[in-house]
Amino acid sequence: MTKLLNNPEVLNKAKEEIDTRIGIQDRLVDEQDLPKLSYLQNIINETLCFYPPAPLLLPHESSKVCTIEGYHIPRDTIVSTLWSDPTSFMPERFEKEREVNKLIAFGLGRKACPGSGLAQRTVGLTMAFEEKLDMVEDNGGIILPNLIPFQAMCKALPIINDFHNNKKKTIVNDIMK
Ligand code: HEM
Repeated sequence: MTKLLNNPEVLNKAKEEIDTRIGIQDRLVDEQDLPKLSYLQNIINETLCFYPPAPLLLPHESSKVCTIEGYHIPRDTIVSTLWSDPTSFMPERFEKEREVNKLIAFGLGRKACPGSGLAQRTVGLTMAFEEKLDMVEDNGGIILPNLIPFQAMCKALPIINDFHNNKKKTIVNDIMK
């Protein structure tokens, strides 16, 4: 969410994708829609690159002093040359074929995260819903926190309000029966 708010062009592109491919004004996004939202998936992948569950993966450090593309790298430095322009938030990088294979946020091989499918769908649905959320970043746990904790208020789409009102009506009707 921090990355989306700081990169409004990415946020707008994601909204546009949901509007054109799903037509969210009429109904809620559901799990079957997620494969159609490739840009949203790229945003999730890009976010996992920026904020990986670092303590879970083994760090790789330079074993001796070296020079990479003109930069002096001291010994014991964590170096990654996997991504081009690594400090820019660019979900578009995952549009390149096989780029997603470089993502190791869920680990690799036999010990890789068995919950990755569930996690990706849950994050995708949460982001696509645009629920009314009052969000404050929790700096506990094992994620990489922002230097300044993130706070934001998301505005719900009219369809979300209609959905809740209808749900409330159904519950009241059920109680009255
Ligand atoms: C964005 C969310 C998640 C991320 C980034 C993540 C990441 C990881 C990573 C990096 C590992 C270690 C892989 C390795 O040792 O190489 C792992 C292991 C594991 N994860 Fe996840 N995970 C997520 C969500 C979940 C969910 C939702 C579940 C369960 C429903 C889950 C269940 C597990 C289990 C059981 C292991 C241990 C696997 C083993 O040791 O054999 N994870 N996860």
